[in-house]
Amino acid sequence: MEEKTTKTNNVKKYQLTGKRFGRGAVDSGLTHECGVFGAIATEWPTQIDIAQTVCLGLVALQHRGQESAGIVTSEGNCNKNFHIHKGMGMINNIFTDETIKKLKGNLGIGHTRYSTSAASEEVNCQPFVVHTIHGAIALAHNGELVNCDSLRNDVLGRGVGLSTYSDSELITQSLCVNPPVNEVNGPDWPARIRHLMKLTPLSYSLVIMMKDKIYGVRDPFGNRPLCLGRIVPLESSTRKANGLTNGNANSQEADGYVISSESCGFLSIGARYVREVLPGEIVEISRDGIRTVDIVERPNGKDRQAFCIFEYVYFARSDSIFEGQMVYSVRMQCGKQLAREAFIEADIVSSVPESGTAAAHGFSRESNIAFAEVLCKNRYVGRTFIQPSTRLRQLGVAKKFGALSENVAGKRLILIDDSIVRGNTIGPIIKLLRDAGAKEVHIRIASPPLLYPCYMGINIPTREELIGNKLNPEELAKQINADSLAYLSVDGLVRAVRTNLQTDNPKTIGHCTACLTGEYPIELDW
Ligand SMILES: O=P(O)(O)OC[C@H]1O[C@H](OP(=O)(O)OP(=O)(O)O)[C@H](O)[C@@H]1O
Ligand SMILES: NC(=O)CC[C@H](N)C(=O)O
Ligand code: SF4
Ligand SMILES: [Mg+2]
Repeated sequence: MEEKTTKTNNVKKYQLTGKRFGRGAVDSGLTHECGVFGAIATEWPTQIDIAQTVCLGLVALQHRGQESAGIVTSEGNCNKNFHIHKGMGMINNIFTDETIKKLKGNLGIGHTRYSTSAASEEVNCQPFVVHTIHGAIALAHNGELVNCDSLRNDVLGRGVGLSTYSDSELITQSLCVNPPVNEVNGPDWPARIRHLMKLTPLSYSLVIMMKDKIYGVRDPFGNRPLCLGRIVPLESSTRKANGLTNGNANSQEADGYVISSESCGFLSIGARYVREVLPGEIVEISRDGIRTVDIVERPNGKDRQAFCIFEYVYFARSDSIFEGQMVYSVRMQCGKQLAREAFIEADIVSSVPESGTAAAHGFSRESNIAFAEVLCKNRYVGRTFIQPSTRLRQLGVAKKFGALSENVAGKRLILIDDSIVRGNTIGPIIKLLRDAGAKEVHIRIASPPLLYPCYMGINIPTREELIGNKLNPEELAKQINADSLAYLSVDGLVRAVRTNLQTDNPKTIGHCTACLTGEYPIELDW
């Protein structure tokens, strides 16, 4: 596809990227995104093991990407002293005690990847590191650039060679070759970041490490999450645990600061949640603290943010906090809303573990039908699985789940899952439950049907592969042998997400629902 950015009636349209080089073969579900993490100590040399902290931070983000990972650290004094370790696979297999020991530093960033714009290969592992005349930079990215190809042509047109098809390498190089207006080639990195954000509005959450500081950047729509934390001094966290201090939540005491895609890992590394990075915000995190450098506006006068609603539905870990609310609580609200929209008489409410469970509890509370577990999940089988034949694929679900037959036999049950994508998971589960003696199985889905592709970092199958485009709820129920099937409405999902949302400016509240409605956050040229 020929890439260009067009302007009609002063509205800039972004020509979509035609080819995608990543995206492995997956048979069920949505494939995820990436996790970014950064940490910096306040006292140098630090007693905090920065590499270990980043590694634990990444382990907490493992659900966001399982293909490869990397950590880059800096001792803070010398540009040449970046220590790098990257590899393919899961974090615990890539980082051993020995590799962690070599990653000396007072600050560091890390990445765990699910590929979107370039193949799942070692060369595309992040963070990317480049050395410039203004020092080294390391960059980790969650998201996908909607106008990747036009930006690529721009960078290549300046005589810069790119070594991969990764949009994250492209961001890194684009920062290096695009000095801000009125500056020939200076070291003003915030101005370069601002400039990049004007060139590309979606989608990225970035952590960018320089010799002695880290920049956190969230795209102007806030499409992907990013938040900040404070590493609590060991003494006060121990004293608090022992009840010796009231642990003043407003205390600014910090042994360091962290930045992360999600807050779920903060407590386990001795950090406390501070706040989200705002849409369009550039934050500078140094040993002196966290400082807002700038907030870049959304293009074309758009007043609404476009935070990915599927972070709430499925991607994020339930103990993470977005927009002032815990993901688990939002999932419960979705279940409650679903009970209001699609109640049916039954003996028990249950869930497809793990991500359907919070919604099932919400459904149970709202409907006054008792919750009971009916499926036991094999924890050694991953979120998605690839099998070479249809028979093995179908058995894949059986491999992943077992039926708790004593809870199921003779019962009319309502089974909640968070989403249906290709429709491969739910049918075999119903068969499993019927084989275990279920009398009736009513499927309730805590999100609307997926109908459109995502261009912002999530691997949603093509329109033809999405079961929601092929079968209506009645037809799907018949195909999977359910007694009934109903989805949560788009309005119901949005209402559930916004029930307890906290904001200083209600006028800017907004969520991307493009894969459900076809309404993308910006004007796209197809
Ligand atoms: O309609 P399908 O294409 O089969 O996909 C839908 C399923 O995929 C996801 O689960 P997944 O197994 O990926 O992860 P989970 O164990 O975290 O729920 C999602 O929670 C649904 O259960
Ligand atoms: N899932 C993501 O956020 C991927 C980041 C980047 N587009 C890559 O492919 O590496
Ligand atoms: S299209 Fe769907 S998955 Fe993609 S960012 Fe929007 S809500 Fe999220
Ligand atoms: Mg699931």
